[in-house]
Amino acid sequence: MTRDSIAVLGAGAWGVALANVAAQGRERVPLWAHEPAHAAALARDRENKAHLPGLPLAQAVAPVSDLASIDGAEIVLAVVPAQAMREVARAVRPHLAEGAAFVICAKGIERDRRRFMSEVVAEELPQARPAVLSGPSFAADVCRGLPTAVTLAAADEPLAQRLCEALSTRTFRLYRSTDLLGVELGGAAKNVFAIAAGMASGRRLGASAQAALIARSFAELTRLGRGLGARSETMMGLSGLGDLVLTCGSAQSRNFAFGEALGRGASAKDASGGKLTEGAFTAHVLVQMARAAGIEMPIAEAVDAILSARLSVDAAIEALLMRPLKAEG
Ligand SMILES: NC(=O)C1=CN([C@@H]2O[C@H](COP(=O)(O)OP(=O)(O)OC[C@H]3O[C@@H](n4cnc5c(N)ncnc54)[C@H](O)[C@@H]3O)[C@@H](O)[C@H]2O)C=CC1
Ligand SMILES: O=C(CO)COP(=O)(O)O
Repeated sequence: MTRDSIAVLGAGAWGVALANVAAQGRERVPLWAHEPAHAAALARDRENKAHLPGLPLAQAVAPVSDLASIDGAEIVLAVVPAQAMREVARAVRPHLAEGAAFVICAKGIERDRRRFMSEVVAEELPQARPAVLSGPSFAADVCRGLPTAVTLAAADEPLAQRLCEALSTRTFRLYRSTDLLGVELGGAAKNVFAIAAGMASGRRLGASAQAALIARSFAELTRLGRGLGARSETMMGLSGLGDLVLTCGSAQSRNFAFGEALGRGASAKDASGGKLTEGAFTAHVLVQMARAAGIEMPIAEAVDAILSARLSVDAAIEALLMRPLKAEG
């Protein structure tokens, strides 16, 4: 049986990890980098020295910088930063085959137009069949072949199943879902909550506070999910609770590490250390969406207020502690 052809857009840490997964059982997997120099360096070094040092590209992975290289791909994995998704989708439009699956692997919400990634893709790529891949998965773990499980959502269940089969390996397991919105919401929101968890760690608030933050973040996520029409099983699954626990509990997470640096007193400008911290772009739009839906998200609000310099970390912690006592839920 011939396997679906796969191309990957975005040659950062996650793009490389997913290209390596896709390379298993395939002869060639184009990996598109938007800068020709980056594609050339990947082809020369056979690794992404900046983001995944010491973790080689699989043999079948072919770094490219022209989008024509993805012509004819049956499955395209979109692994660029969320704020670049529209620009990339637009550029891909002439190259994407009718009916090709376009799998969103970025975790974020478009800041300027307040759109979920699936909405961006629906607007820019009418010929695509959109899907979302999200869940607890550090690129380095996946590259090392450590066991990982994520969710793959597509509105059309047979498509979701086909994508799970096309991408699963012995150590990378995919569970299917038809709740696209729920899956992308979990991935986007957990980055914001991970910043809060990192701040608590940076301020040395203790393990009890850390656990309370994760539980209350989950309450915010499920409230928003319910309000926007996501399924509760999705919130409790890999792309919701699973990714929240991973990202809020590990300094391996860039969002957590960013929050930790803020908690220790670094400025928002310096705290990321030049790394991609999707939560910093998503915090404000997430809060706007929640407000528009009449949903309270005090932890996300606090992160947004700190990032937009309306509150200090200490003032935000104080405000969270002083909230009126209420029923759990
Ligand atoms: N690193 C990880 O473990 C995971 C990352 N993700 C998500 O994957 C997405 C990408 O993250 P990473 O690969 O980790 O980031 P990264 O920082 O390692 O790489 C991002 C890549 O995007 C490229 N890029 C930047 N601006 C671009 C533009 N305008 N057009 C096209 N490409 C552009 C950069 O050159 C870089 O190669 C994010 O949304 C992230 O949340 C999801 C799961 C795991
Ligand atoms: O999405 C991730 C793990 O599931 C990666 O998290 P960070 O972007 O915070 O590193």
